[in-house]
Amino acid sequence: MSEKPKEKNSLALEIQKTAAQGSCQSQAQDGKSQSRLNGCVPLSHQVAGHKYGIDKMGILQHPDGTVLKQLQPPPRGLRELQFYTQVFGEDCSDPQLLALRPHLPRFYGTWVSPDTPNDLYLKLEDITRRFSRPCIMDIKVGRRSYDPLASPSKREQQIRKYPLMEEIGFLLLGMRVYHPSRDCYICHDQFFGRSLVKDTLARGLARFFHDGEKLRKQTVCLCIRKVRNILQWFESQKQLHFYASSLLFVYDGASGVHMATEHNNNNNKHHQHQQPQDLSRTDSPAKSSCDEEGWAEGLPESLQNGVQTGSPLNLEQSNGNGETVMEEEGKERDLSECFVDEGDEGDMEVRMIDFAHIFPSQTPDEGYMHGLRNLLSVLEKILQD
Ligand SMILES: Nc1ncnc2c1ncn2[C@@H]1O[C@H](COP(=O)(O)OP(=O)(O)OP(=O)(O)O)[C@@H](O)[C@H]1O
Ligand SMILES: O=P(O)(O)O[C@@H]1[C@H](O)[C@H](O)[C@@H](OP(=O)(O)O)[C@H](OP(=O)(O)O)[C@H]1O
Repeated sequence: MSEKPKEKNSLALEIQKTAAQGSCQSQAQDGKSQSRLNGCVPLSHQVAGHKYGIDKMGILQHPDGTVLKQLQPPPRGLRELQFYTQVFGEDCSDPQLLALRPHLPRFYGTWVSPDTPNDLYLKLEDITRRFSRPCIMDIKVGRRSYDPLASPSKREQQIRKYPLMEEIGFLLLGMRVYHPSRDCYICHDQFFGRSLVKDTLARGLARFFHDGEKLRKQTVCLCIRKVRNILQWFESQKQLHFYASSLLFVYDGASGVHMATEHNNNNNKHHQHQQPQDLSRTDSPAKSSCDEEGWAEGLPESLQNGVQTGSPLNLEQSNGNGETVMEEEGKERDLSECFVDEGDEGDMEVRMIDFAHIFPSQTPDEGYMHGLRNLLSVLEKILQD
């Protein structure tokens, strides 16, 4: 059975039409589409997934600061709704599900636009909301990005996208990183993620933690700590398997930087003239995302590779010593240099999102845990390099 939407979404069409009017009309059209959407706007800081104006559906931002994720066609949307309802239900007493809550965006029920009452949305906490210059990364986790009911063609499609998924257990879907010295965001899309192989994963992911001049080591440490907490939850449960689900990583790129402007990150508290450049073009790994020459100058040599040469980050042959992150799976390194104060915990968010392919089970989710352990190895490698 095909899971593809059969009809174009009307809100998406509205925005597509708006975009087609051209930039000189954009303000008036913005006003029109915003009132049509009851003040909701397409999520400005989305780094992956279905997007309004591009796909048939996408994610919106409500004026109250929550995000609205349109229910996908059955059975995906219903699965996701059921999952959130189960975990955040008032009557939920399952200790494992209660323990899962802090790792998810808070769920505020469903939302329906008065203009399109047939379209149902999940109303969710915006994980990026409290950050001034949110650096965001989406990583799909698990050895399989298709579920047990997927058709042969869906399986094939997913495997073809990233054949290394089975071995590596995760895939970078997109990121944007704030560079204070240039007051701009560097963005990488899913094609960058797909270009990464075992030997280049650490280098590729390190970009998320680099401020253009140095590695944000403390942020890497926090990230490791939070991913470990999620792994602990998975080690404690056998009732659910997660396919094609993601981890969303967010920290503040402005942290420790004097910002002359009011803190804001989204369309709703908009001070256009004060916003940094959001260079959110989709880029192949052959190009840097900042379009001006020499943007990578501040990066250490290990991070510049693959950017300056114009070649993808496929450096599999470059490491002749045979050491790969995969060999280190399972070992928990001593991160004594990785000191994280209790008070620093809030400086970063790592949350699980995208639950369209959740399945009941009676065994541990080995595929997801394999991905988390490898991800931890890569993060630890970033710290040590
Ligand atoms: N709760 C949230 N807070 C902030 N941003 C979010 C949230 N949920 C989703 N996003 C943004 O939207 C993107 C896509 O989210 P999600 O994976 O749920 O959508 P999707 O359309 O189901 O994706 P896919 O096409 O991969 O199935 C994320 O990468 C993130 O940038
Ligand atoms: O990354 P891309 O190239 O945009 O590809 C999409 C991605 O793999 C999504 O995870 C998938 O949704 P599911 O995980 O829910 O299957 C979607 O399937 P779809 O096209 O059937 O929506 C793909 O198109």
